[in-house]
Amino acid sequence: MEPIIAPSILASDFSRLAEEVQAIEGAADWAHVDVMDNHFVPNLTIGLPVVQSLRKATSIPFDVHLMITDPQRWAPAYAEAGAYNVTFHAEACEDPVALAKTLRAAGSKAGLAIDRDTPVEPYLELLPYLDTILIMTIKAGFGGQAFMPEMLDKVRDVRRRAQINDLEIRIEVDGGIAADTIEQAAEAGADAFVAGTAVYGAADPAEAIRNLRALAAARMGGA
Ligand SMILES: O=C(CO)[C@@H](O)[C@H](O)COP(=O)(O)O
Repeated sequence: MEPIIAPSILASDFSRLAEEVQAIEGAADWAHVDVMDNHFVPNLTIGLPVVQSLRKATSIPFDVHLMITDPQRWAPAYAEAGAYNVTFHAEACEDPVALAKTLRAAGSKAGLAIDRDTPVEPYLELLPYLDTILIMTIKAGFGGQAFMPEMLDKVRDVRRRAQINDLEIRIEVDGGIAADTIEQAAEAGADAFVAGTAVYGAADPAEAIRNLRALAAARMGGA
């Protein structure tokens, strides 16, 4: 499996959002879109109208990460807006399987996010219903935080279960992913990598993406 590199537009210049997303087209696999509601997390970013507008400005697949309460109410609209993958938080959702089915019926992939303080074990049995599982390697809410290597045990647990049950699922890591952390995440079993600061804070975002991809690819499969 090839690595997926998904730059988080949270670290981009919001006054030039369309150009910032277009700048990673061709180099990145997905654009990671962080939706925060100042309720599930103490930060407020962008919502559905922005995603709908942005969808018209680029062809890159959108990897929408909903850090919101009540994802049952809002998530399907992101799928209908053309998101490739819609990820909602385990901590915010009463029936993840039902929402995953709804998202797939609405035309997107379905992802489940596990925040820093949430164990992954109770969710391993849900893997067959998911296309992606996003393991937070920080506490959700803000970019630019330090990577937490202790979160990689969750990645190892998911990778093990996916291998045992022969499941096709992308294991995504998010938070502090950069040239000095991506290799350990790849070795643990991650195969999709969200990087905000490391891409948009770089002088050449496309080159930063190529570097991250090469580092991850060299270590994937080593779990
Ligand atoms: O979901 C989040 C923050 O909650 C992330 O997507 C961050 O945006 C990643 O930023 P960096 O840690 O890569 O700067």
